[in-house]
Amino acid sequence: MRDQTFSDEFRAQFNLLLRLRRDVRRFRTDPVDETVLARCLDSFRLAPSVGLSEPWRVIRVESKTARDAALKNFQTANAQALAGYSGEQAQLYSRLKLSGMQEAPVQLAVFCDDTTGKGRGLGAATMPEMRRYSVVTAITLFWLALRAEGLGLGWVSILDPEQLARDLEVPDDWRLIGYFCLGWPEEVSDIPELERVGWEARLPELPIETR
Ligand SMILES: Cc1cc2c(cc1C)N(C[C@H](O)[C@H](O)[C@H](O)COP(=O)(O)O)c1[nH]c(=O)[nH]c(=O)c1N2
Repeated sequence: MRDQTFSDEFRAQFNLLLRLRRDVRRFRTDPVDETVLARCLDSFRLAPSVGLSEPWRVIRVESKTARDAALKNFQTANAQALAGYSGEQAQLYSRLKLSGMQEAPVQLAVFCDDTTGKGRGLGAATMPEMRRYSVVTAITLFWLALRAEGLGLGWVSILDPEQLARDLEVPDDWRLIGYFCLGWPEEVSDIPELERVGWEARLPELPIETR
């Protein structure tokens, strides 16, 4: 018997949510209501985590000093990344917008506490990276929760993670998982921006192998 908790209509809506979740780099500057943000952040508490370790650590990046440091970090890393391409690829790369850090009203740096005692090591003894994967699962839920509210999230990884950890003065055992820009998206699309600008395309179907 099928679980009746969710309706066909909900399933259709959920599918639409998955299709319309985008990585957003173009934000409007109007503020995000704190109640809505808090509701979305609750998805961290609902996320799966290895051994129930809940290793996510969230820093809200608000001060001008902290934001300037993060932006400078991105600009330096992005210039280095550009230098790694040549010819047409370099030209295309230089035109990409790869962060909304100059506009996004809310910005979060999310870390993993690699040494948390919570969860008592269950599931992470042979694969300690599971703690970091747990943080990624929470971010995925957060991404969907934001989108369901009409908000967008942009993941920024073009950064020197150690420099950012120093600038934000976080404990030594925290590893950066990502820097996140949040806000109201300028546009809605079912096609990734990198696909629209010709950088890369989604595969038409999931390749699955059988053993
Ligand atoms: C771990 C990780 C890290 C990054 C990203 C994603 C993920 C999962 N993405 C976004 C990425 O480009 C995007 O997800 C794909 O292009 C697919 O687009 P949609 O997310 O479907 O819109 C991303 N985008 C960007 O402009 N700058 C960045 O630094 C990053 N970093």
